[in-house]
Amino acid sequence: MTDTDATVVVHPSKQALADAAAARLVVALVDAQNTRGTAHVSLTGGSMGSEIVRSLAAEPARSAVDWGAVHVWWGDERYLPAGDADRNDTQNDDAGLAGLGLDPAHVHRVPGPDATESAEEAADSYAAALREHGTGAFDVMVLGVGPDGHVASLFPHHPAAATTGTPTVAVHESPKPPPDRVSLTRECLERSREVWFLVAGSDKADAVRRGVHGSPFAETPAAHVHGEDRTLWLVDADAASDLG
Ligand SMILES: O=C1O[C@H](COP(=O)(O)O)[C@@H](O)[C@H](O)[C@H]1O
Repeated sequence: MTDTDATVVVHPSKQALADAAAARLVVALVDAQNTRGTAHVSLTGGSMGSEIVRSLAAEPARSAVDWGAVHVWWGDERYLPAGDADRNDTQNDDAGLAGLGLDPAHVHRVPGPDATESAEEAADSYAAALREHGTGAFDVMVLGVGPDGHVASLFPHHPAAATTGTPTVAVHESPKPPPDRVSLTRECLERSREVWFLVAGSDKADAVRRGVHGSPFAETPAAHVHGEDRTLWLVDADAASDLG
């Protein structure tokens, strides 16, 4: 059993999923700005992370958002130098983030080894940036899920995944390269009004089943991250194929 109800929305294809999630994000950002003046969204890396940004950059309704008043964060980052092609933010930039009209001062990147001595220092620096903005006023937390059930850089059976009492954690010996990373902790991921898991592909079907129907935290961290108001699993038909 999951400890909080989640809603599953199945889309016919990966492209349909990315397009629908981008349209959903536009509405969420407009609603947040209408209520609070600003909007905070946390993006993700991996296979779907750039797909939603690519769809967002092509979404006609994007002009309804005041992009200068949107704050962008990342749920995790690979500890690599700024501009490295394997960084999540670089991949999002290349997918069209840079063309949305964001204020660069509102794009909160995790520093890499070109700016810090260690992943620990990068995690502390990112935590300080989060604290400046109230740590946990995310309107939408966009997350991918690995085939192993990892979310952000919280990997199954990895000691860093269980970190509490701090918004960020340095991750070493990640089972997925690169080995050094910085992640939001579970408690910080959950300081989000809405958590959206974006998952496509049959290789993720088992992880989606465990995430939606329940699995111990140590085995499937993604099953234990929930939004304060809503948790959505936005998946394609292949990723939904084990849901029954
Ligand atoms: O390494 C990462 O992996 C996950 C999932 O990526 P995927 O390619 O299996 O979809 C991603 O959400 C995370 O941000 C990233 O650092």
